[in-house]
Amino acid sequence: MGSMTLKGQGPGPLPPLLEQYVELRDAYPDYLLLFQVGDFYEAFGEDAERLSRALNLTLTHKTAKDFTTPMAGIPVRSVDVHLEKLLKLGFRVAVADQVELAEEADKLVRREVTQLLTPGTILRENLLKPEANYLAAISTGDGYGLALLDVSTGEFRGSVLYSKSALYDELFRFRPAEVLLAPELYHHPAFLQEFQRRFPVMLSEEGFQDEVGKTALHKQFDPLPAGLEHPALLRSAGAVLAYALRVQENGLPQVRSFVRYDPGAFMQLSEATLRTLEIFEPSFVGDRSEERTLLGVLGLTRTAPGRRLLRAWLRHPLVEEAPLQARLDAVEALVKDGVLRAEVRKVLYRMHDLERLAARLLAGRASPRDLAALQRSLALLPELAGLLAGVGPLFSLSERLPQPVAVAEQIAAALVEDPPLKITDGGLIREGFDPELDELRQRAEEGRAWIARLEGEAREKTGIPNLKVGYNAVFGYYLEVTRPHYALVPKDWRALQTLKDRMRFSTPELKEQERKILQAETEAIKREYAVFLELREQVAQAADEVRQAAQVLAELDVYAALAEAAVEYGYSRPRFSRDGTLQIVAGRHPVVERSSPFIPNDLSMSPAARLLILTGPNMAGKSTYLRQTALIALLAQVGSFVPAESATLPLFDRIYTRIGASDDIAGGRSTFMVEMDELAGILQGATSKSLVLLDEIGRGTSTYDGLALAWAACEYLHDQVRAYTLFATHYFELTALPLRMAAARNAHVAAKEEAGGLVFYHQVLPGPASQSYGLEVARLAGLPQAVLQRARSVLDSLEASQKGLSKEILEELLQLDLARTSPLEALLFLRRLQDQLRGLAPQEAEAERLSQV
Ligand SMILES: Nc1ncnc2c1ncn2[C@@H]1O[C@H](COP(=O)(O)OP(=O)(O)OP(=O)(O)O)[C@@H](O)[C@H]1O
Repeated sequence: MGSMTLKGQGPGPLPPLLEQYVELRDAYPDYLLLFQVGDFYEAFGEDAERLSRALNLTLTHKTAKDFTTPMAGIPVRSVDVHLEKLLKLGFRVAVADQVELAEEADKLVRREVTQLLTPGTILRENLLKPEANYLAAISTGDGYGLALLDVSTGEFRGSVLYSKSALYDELFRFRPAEVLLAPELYHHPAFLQEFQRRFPVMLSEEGFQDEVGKTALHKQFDPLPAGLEHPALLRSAGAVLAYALRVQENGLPQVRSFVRYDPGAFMQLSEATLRTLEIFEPSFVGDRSEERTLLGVLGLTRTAPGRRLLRAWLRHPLVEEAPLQARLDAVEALVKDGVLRAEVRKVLYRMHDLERLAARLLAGRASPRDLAALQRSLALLPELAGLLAGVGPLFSLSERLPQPVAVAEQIAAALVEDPPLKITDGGLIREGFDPELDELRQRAEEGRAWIARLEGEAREKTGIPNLKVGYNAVFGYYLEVTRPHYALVPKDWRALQTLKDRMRFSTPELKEQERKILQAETEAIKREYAVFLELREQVAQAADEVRQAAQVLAELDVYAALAEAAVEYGYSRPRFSRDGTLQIVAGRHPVVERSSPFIPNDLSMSPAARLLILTGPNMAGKSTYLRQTALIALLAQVGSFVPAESATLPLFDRIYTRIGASDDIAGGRSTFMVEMDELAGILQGATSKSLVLLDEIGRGTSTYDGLALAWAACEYLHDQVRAYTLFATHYFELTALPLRMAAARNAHVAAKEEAGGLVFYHQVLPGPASQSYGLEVARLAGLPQAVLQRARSVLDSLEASQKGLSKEILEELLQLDLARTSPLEALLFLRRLQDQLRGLAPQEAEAERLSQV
C-alpha cells in the first residue's frame, strides 16, 4: 500500500472522493489510474500531470476546502481513442468504474478497478490493430529464452537464442508491444540501457517472481507442452503467461498450445537488413507512409489474418526448397486463373477476422455481433472450398478447410439477422428457437394487445371520443382525457398526472396488464441472455475448427495477394539453383518501380564469380541495385513471384546488408562505429550461402583507413567466407581487386558526362566505372560555384600528387617477371617504387640520396 498522499496544496485533509482515488491508485502502483467521476475518467495529482502531458489535455484543479490538486480528465464516451494513445505511448492503464448508482447526491459511490490494460495484453477489439500484438519475455541461462504471446489470437511461441545479436534480430522481427525482462537482465544497467535504446517499449520485470510462472503454466497446460524443457525458455514462457493472466483476470482459454520454433529453420534477417530493405517501415525518418515499403506494395491481402500471415512470412523466409515450391505452385495457380483469383478474393473480402473471433469465443467474450459475423463467414466456406477443389495446388487447402456447418446453422437458427452489440438488452434470439422465450414474448404480446384494444373499448364505454392510451417512462401506461371530457371519467380511474388541458389516468386492470408485460419482458430478456450464453458456449466448442479455418484462409489470402501482385506488377516465378548459380534477368526494385520509371538490370553470379565490385557516380543507382537484389532473393524465399523477367537463385541462409549511414547519435555511437559494428557482425556471421550487400564501407573514416578496411573486408569475404557479395564503392582502387581474386568481378552503373552535366542511365554494365563524378553530383545539387571551383583545384592537386601511385605501381608489379630479374635489378626497381610512393620526382630523389651520403 502506498502512502496515501496526493500532490496538492493547502493544509486541508483529502476529501473522501480523493481518498478513495488514492486508495485505488496505490493498489495499482505501476498503472495509470483512470477514475470514473460521472461522465469523465479523471486523474489527480502527479498522474493528472502525466495524463495531460501524454494526451495534451488541459490541466485543471480539483479544489476542496483548504485543498487543491491538479486534475485532468477524458470523457467516458471517447475513452477508447485515448486508451489507444496511452497504450501506444507505453502506459499501463487501470480503469476504475463506478459500480453502483449514485442514489443520493452526496453519497460516495463505490468504484472498482474493472479493467487493466497494458500494451502487450490487449484483447479488446477496438483497441487492436490488425497486426499481431506480442508480449515478450526474456531470461537467461544457457542462451536467451524468448517467449512470445499474442493474447488476441492465443498464439504462444518461443525459442532459445544463443547470442545477444540473434536475440535482438529475433525481437526486431516480432516487434513486441511490451517486454518482460528477467531480473538478471532488468537489473543489468548496460543491458537495460542498450535494450531500451533498441526497443523503446514498456519494460518490466514482472511475471518472473518466484514460482508464479511455473504455477501459471501448470494451471494452463496439463501436461506441460513439449518444448519447454529448456530452463530459460520455461522461465520466460511462465513469466509471459503469469503476467497476461494477471491482466486478463478471467483467464486465457484461447491459449491452447505452445510452439518452440527453431530460428535456424528460417532465413536469418538482421535488424539492419529489415530496416534498410524497408520491408515493414520506411527507414527515412520523415516518411511514415507505408506505401514505400515492401509490405506496402505486396500487402494486397483482404483479411486481417492474411495480413498477419504475410507479415510473418516476410519476416521469416524459408530456407528449404520443397515448401517454397508448394507455396509457389499455389501462387502460380492463382496467377494463371484470373477468374478464380478474383472470385477467391471477393469471398475473402467478406470474411471476418476469424482468428481473433475464435480467441474471443474461447475467452467467453464473443458478442452477438461476433457470432453473427462468424455465421456469415462460416456460411462462405462451402463456396470457397468449391472454388478450390478443382485446382491442383490449392486442393490441399480445400481439404484442410474445416466446414463447421452445424455451428453456422445453429447460429443462424438462434440469432436474429442483425443483433445488437450488447447481450443484456434483448432482441437477440429469433422467434421459434426457444419455447420458453416464445412463451414469455407471447405473454408480453398479449398484454400489449390488451392495451391496444383498450383505447377503443374505453372510448365506447365512457363516450370520450378522443380518449388515448399512451406510455411514458415515469408513469408507464396511462389513459389520457382532455379537459372538456373530464366529467365523463369513471370513478375508479386513478389520476396520475395533470397537465394544462388534459389529465392522465390509470386503472387497476391497466396496471395489472402493465405489470404482466413488464414482468414478461424482463424475464424474456433474462431468458435471451441465458439462451445466448448457451449458444455461445456451444459455438465455442467449434473454436478450434474456426481457428483452423482462419489459418487456412489466411494462407489462401496470402497466395491470392501474392498472385495479385505478380499479375499487377509483372513478376515472374523464381527458380532455385542447386549449383549456386544466380541469374537475374531484368530485375527491378519492387518499391522504387511503383513510383517512378525504372530501368531493369541483370545480375549474374556463381560460386566462381561471387564478389562484385560495383562502382559509379553518386546517384547512379548503386544502392538501389543492391537492395533490389536482396529483395528479389527475399521474395523468392517467401514463396512469392519476383520483380524480374526471370530469376534463378541459390537458397540463401542469410541476407546481410550494410547500406547507407545510420547514425546512432542517441546511443552515443558514431556513424563509423555503427558501420564497423555491423561489419563485424557480417564478417562473423556470413557463410558461403549468404548474400552480403555492402555499400561504401569505410566511408566514415579517413580515406586510407577506409580503403584499407574495405579492401581487407573484401578479401576476407572472398577468401574465407566465400559469401555472395555485392560491394558498392567510391574507392576506385578497389576495382583492382578482380585482378588479384579469382572470383571477383567489376561492374559499374553507367553515367555519361554531357554538355548539360551528368546523365544517369541507371544501367549496370560489366567493368569498372571510368571515374567518380562526385563533383558533378555536387554541382547538380547546387553547391556554390566558388566552392565547386576550389574543390576542382584541390582534386587536381590531390590527383597529381598521387599520380601513378596505385594503378601504375600495381601494373608494374604485376608485370615484373621475377624469373628474369636479377637481385640488383630488383633492388633498383624497389628503390624506384619507393621514390614514387614518397611522391618524389627522379631528380629530387637523387638529390636527397646525395645529401644523405
Ligand atoms: N534502375 C533504376 N531505374 C530508375 N531509377 C533508378 C534506378 N536505380 C536508381 N534509380 C534512382 O536513382 C536515384 C539514386 O539511386 P541510388 O541511391 O541507388 O544511387 P547510389 O549510386 O547508391 O548513390 P550514392 O552513391 O549517392 O549513394 C534514386 O532516386 C533512384 O530512385
